Amino acid sequence: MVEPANTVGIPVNHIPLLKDELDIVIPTIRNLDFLEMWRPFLQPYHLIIVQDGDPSKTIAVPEGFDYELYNRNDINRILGPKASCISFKDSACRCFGYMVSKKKYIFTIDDDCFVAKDPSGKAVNALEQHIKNLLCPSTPFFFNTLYDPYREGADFVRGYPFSLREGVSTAVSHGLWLNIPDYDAPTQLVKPKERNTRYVDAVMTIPKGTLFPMCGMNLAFDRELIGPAMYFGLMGDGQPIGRYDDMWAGWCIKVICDHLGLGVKTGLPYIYHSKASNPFVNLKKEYKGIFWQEDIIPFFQSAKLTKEAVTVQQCYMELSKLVKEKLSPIDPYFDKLADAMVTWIEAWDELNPPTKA
Ligand SMILES: O=c1ccn([C@@H]2O[C@H](COP(=O)(O)OP(=O)(O)O[C@H]3O[C@@H](CO)[C@H](O)[C@H]3O)[C@@H](O)[C@H]2O)c(=O)[nH]1
Ligand SMILES: [Mn+2]
Repeated sequence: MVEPANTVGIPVNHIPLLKDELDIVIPTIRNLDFLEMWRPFLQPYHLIIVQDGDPSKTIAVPEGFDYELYNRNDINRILGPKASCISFKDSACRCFGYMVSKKKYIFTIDDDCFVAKDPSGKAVNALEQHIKNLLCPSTPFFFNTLYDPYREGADFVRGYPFSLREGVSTAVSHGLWLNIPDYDAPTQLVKPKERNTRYVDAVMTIPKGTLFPMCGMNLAFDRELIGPAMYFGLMGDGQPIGRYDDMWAGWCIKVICDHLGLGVKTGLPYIYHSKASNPFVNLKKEYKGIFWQEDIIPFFQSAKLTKEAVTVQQCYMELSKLVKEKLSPIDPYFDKLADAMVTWIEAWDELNPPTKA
């Protein structure tokens, strides 16, 4: 049985790494009491709260947190017609927070994710671990069997090419979850009582050429390296699919990171995921995705970007063209999604004009 950590009495972090270079993005439909538990680790940082659902509802934020909050009216006001690319009534709306941020790094977390305990019983400062992951190089070109070679007490093993030991910049840090694992609806239905109690003390680079199922509930990334590709797609209200927001983004960013020679890591940190969403509701959202992904995955596995694509935006626009060409025959949804990918980049560039050299 795993339990969340008790953070009462832990002093607020007085040396918050990257304090002025990192935003925390939270998609929410409820009051953010969960932040009370995170206060020691997160209070020094700026929050971007993306309020989904009814914009007239007031979201209560605990005292002492510095935040900006955007509801649907704000998204429509800021993006105008381009707001059509931001999902409504789905956690995918969180990507609006990535777009409006002006910081180099993003940490995004769900409001039912709490502080986990490591095997020694110590409260896990998930943000600190994500920052370590992002500031350390990745090794996508050759797998180190002793996992993260840059970690205290580890190194590259015998036979690891010295020409590759410098590693590459890390774009994404994908954290995991104790208690409620991020299972799809069929698995949730078959194993309703299964809880993840296994804390694996490892961080790994996902090898080049390998896709992975990116979960958005405990995720950090370098916004300057990969931000424009972190679009969470068209999900939720009015869409034929849900709960594939983070998966879609994960497949896109991995193809682009592989193309640009950037790293993606998974493993530590863990959070404690407290609430299982309704498996029947999830099944309704997911079922087309479960069917379509048997074609989507081979598409991403074979997606080739040209050597002319040297920026994330250029890569993403090429990917959008490939989606339109190769996935639209599956369902007209992908035609709409391909267009929304273009709208997202246009909106991103509008809000984040390239700085004058
Ligand atoms: O309509 C909505 C519903 C929820 N949210 C906010 O999004 C996150 C996640 O919500 P929740 O914890 O209820 O759902 P999960 O199934 O556990 O979510 C995970 O599964 C994937 C869904 O795509 C994703 O990887 C995780 O988010 C909470 O903060 C809700 O408040 C919302 O904004 N809009
Ligand atoms: Mn959840």
